Amino acid sequence: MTKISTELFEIAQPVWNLSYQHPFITELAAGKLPLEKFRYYLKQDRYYLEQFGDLHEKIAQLIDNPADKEILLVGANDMHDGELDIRNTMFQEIGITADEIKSTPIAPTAYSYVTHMNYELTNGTTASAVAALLPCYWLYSEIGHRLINAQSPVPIYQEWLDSYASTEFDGGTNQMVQLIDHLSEQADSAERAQIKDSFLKSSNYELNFWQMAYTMENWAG
Ligand SMILES: Cc1ncc(C[n+]2csc(CCO)c2C)c(N)n1
Repeated sequence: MTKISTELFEIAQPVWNLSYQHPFITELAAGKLPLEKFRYYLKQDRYYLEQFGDLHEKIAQLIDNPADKEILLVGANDMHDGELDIRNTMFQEIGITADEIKSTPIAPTAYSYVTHMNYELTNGTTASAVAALLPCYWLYSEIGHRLINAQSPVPIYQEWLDSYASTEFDGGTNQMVQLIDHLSEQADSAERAQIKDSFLKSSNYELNFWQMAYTMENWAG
């Protein structure tokens, strides 16, 4: 049977292409993205990253195989020491304070994306829960590679781009890809469909996340 990661990569291409072309990304690379949209993104992303790290730990508890479990636990750790550390530096650079983070409501799309990941954790299978996490790694890795020579004229935008084009980051993505293949080895066709659905939903939420930041989305009331 075809590896599930091969199928996931294929089915995601149309929606991933929309992310590559999204004005949030193209303007960020060109240095034309208004800083207030980037600030908005960072604040919403902080909430997402915290939840994302916790989800690794919760999914790890469902896994018996020590090597597979370890991938998720290392992922959770790297997130806390890596991604969130970089963010703390960025917050200082552009003056996002702890108070500002605390008083920022979670926007609808960030909320829906995290809700989807939690839904897969409680109602799906271990593999479909991991599939919900995977586009985060894989799409950002693809974006990083596409923009490796971009050299955004805005230093903080370049800093953001650099963090996703590193070989270290590729290692984490590859591990997660291997994990989903391993967890899906015994999956029947119904479970494979569920995994694809979970992965595609997260891929759509990744696209919506750029749009959320670009339009500075808010609740109506
Ligand atoms: C909405 C959203 N999606 C993906 C990432 C990227 N990302 C977040 S955690 C992680 C794993 C390794 O650090 C990666 C790649 C993001 N920042 N925000």
